Amino acid sequence: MLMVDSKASAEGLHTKLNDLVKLQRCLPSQPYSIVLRLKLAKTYKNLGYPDLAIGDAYKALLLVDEIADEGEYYDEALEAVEYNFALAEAGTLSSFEHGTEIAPKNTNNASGEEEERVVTWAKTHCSKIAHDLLIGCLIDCGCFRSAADYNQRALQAFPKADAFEVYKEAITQKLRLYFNSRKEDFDAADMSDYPDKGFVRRELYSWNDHEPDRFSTESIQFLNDEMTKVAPKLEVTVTNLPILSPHKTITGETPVQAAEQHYVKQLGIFAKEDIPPGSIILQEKSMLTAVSRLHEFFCNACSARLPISGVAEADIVTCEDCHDVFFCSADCHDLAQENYHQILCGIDLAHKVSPSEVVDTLYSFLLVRALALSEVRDVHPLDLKEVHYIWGDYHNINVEKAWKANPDGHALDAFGGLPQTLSFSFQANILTPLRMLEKMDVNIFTKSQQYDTWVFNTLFGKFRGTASAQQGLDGLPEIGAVHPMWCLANHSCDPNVAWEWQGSIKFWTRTQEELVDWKGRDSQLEPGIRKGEELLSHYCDVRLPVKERREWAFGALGGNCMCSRCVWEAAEEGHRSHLK
Ligand SMILES: C[S@@+](CC[C@H](N)C(=O)[O-])C[C@H]1O[C@@H](n2cnc3c(N)ncnc32)[C@H](O)[C@@H]1O
Repeated sequence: MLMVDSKASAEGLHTKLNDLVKLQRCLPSQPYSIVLRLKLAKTYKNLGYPDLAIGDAYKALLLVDEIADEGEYYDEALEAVEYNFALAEAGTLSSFEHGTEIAPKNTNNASGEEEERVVTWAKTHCSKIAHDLLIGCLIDCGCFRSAADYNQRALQAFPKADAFEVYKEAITQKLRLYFNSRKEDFDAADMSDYPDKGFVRRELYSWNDHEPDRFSTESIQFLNDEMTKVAPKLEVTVTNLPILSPHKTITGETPVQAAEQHYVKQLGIFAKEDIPPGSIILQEKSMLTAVSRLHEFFCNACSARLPISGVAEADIVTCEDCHDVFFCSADCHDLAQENYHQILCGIDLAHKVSPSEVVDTLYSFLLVRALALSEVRDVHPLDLKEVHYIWGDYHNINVEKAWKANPDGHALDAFGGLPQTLSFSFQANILTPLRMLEKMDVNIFTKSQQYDTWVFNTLFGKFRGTASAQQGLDGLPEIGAVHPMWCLANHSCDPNVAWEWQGSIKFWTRTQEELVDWKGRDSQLEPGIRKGEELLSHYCDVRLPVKERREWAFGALGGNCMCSRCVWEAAEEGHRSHLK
């Protein structure tokens, strides 16, 4: 067995992380440098972040295209590459590669012949490295359709490069296994049938200095100021929640086992005073919404279905410039114009979405809305008040301890041995956000620190644990939203509140009739919420039996639900099956 020296491993990781940060710091001064992008991609890859590497390898290819096709940023990209080319010719590119050298402004314009040599260097040498990094990392991330597509292009452009033949073989092998496991014929499959998504590390990146201390007095104060606006009788408090088992042991544990749970510090919502049953206690409207299909039937701001009861069709407002989006009220119209629509006005988001892509598209559109909010308000997306305090359900693993590397310092696998729980696709995590930013006239190179792949991934981590979705008639999600206050409510399969989402989200305390009727329930418990008690919402259909409920809520909770009802019912079921 291969022995891994964990101390040396952690030191190697530390050095690589330092190199990464140095390279990231070069971005503001060298936003158009293809070599810097390639170096970043390589460093991310070596750190077990192939997903983040894809973002920079792709940007390197975009910059090569800028040069090859004399695009909008031709002059800037050429100037940057001329400097790198000169260093490469002088054999000193490696000093740049450590990120310590900042490219000086090149004041001497290259002659026509020199320019041609530089352009050829970018189109061949740089493009080949970018393709190599991009394809390898797409394979690591399970994006086989995109990998096969780029590999076909690379084979045409670089027919003598063995690397792309090796990739072709690797992609074919993986796809054969995939199609065989589904009892389908790979040779009969079209490229459009290839799987194109996988999972990557869901992490609070060590260089992310936007994440707040959610438990600090200032954070709790801010959240409570916001909470008071939508729910004056409620407050946000630090609480302990059980760490849930990630294994799907659906039935059989006893209450004793449940008591042996370990706990983790999190936030929750509590009553500031006694609240009788049937009282509306929270009403929240969010601008962080998305519609995946049929956008004309929903309010573009709050996503209420149009027309809604109480709103005459004549009261529906449209954007006076693009006439493409509709609002349920003048209030939603004004909020949209003030917060995000001015930058999205006239941009068509809608495209045909296949059923298998609906969920990812909804998350992508939420991301696009966050990017628009960020541009209009001129704040970093991770500092938006709607997302700043949301916990992204990052793994709680100490990366330095868990990092697994070979004696030569290279990660043991593509992800350094760390778990991968964040859904990733080239389309959703890279192409859609970058293309939408371009449509918003954002320079994706000079603003790449604000709109980097790790920022998108962090936002997705936050959305995937907290966004609510509503299904259309075909059972597929149609609209999605993040309500920053509502999403602080924890789950129970015996909830004390019910909720409804029609534009605004509305919570009310359950009446006796609305309480879930289950056999183990303490008959003394009255409906309503008493001062100091926690508000408990529900993330799944609480009418279902325990096994189905746990399966439904598994993703949102990050494990098997351990609420008192689940524990009691699971023990009952275990007991019953034991007697059979
Ligand atoms: C929508 S957030 C709820 C607010 C969250 N507690 C916070 O601190 O921001 C969902 C997350 O809360 C935690 N959670 C909610 N209900 C829970 C429960 N009944 N048991 C354990 N964890 C729970 C899980 O970690 C879940 O991923």
